[in-house]
Amino acid sequence: MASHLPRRVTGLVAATFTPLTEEGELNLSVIEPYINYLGKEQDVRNIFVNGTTGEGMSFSVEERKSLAAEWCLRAKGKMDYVIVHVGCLSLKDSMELAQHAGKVGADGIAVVSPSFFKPKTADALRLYLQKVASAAPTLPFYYYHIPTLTGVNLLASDVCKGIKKLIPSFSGVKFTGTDLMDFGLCVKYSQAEHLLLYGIDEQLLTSLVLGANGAVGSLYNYLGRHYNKLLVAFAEGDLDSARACQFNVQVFLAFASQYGFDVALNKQLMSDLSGLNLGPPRLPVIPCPSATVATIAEKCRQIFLQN
Ligand SMILES: CC(=O)N[C@@H]([C@@H](O)[C@H](O)[C@H](O)CO)[C@@H](O)CC(=O)C(=O)O
Repeated sequence: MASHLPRRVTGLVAATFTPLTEEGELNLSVIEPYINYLGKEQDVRNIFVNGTTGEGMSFSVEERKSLAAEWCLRAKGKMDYVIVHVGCLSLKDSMELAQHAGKVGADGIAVVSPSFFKPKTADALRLYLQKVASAAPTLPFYYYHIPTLTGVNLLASDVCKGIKKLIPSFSGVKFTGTDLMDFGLCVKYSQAEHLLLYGIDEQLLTSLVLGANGAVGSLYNYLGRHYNKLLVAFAEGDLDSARACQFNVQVFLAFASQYGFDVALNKQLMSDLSGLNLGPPRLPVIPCPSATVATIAEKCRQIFLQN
């Protein structure tokens, strides 16, 4: 039987922001220029949509479908890989979104654990993930581990145990956690069968040492070129340069954190730095004062335009 291996995503994956109008409605017209910006200005060719950065959980199923369809349509021929996040509190909603993602041409889907009624065991979470994956059985499936936001503190390495038998389309983990022992075990047990995409941008270098295959994050929206230098330096064994790149991000985030760096500030920063009008965040997230955004954007330019 001819084997049909799905394409693999590697390198940087921008976790996209969701463009909104000033009234808080979807602004789909920004998606095409956004994709052009990522490719041309940041040299980033993979996207992760409707995730944390994209405030996916704050949108209705219909809105998420419109977003997924538009991102996939506009990404055609311009992006190498589109992962659509389809996690919801309702299993049925997630299944509907998974099926829809397949229809509109996503390259993969990712799912967070439900976070109101939480799975108590890795078994329970695996069964949940299996159900969602079964709605789009041919689409590469990624488990999205983000314990600080879901409050689900199951080890990703436990969730991944035996998962391929349950979910034949299982392709990897998007690991947004600081437990590097858990991350290391995910890498070890995957035996290079599935991918480990790391999600804490300020610690990317550490994850590369442990074997990360790629990175999904918000900072790759506006610091893609900088992070590409880090990836190249690491691949060439130039650890001094790779560290210098990572330290610059840490200095920048330490500065931004004093002002309460969150998805609102991050989104507004992206608008300032890219010239795209991404609009406000959706409630309950509150916009950040524009003077604060300008201060942080200025710091960002100072650090990264000089290095
Ligand atoms: C909690 C959170 O938003 N984490 C971001 C990071 O990119 C984060 O913004 C960055 O590391 C700065 O702290 C990503 O992991 C989230 C992400 O990939 C997503 O949008 O789903």
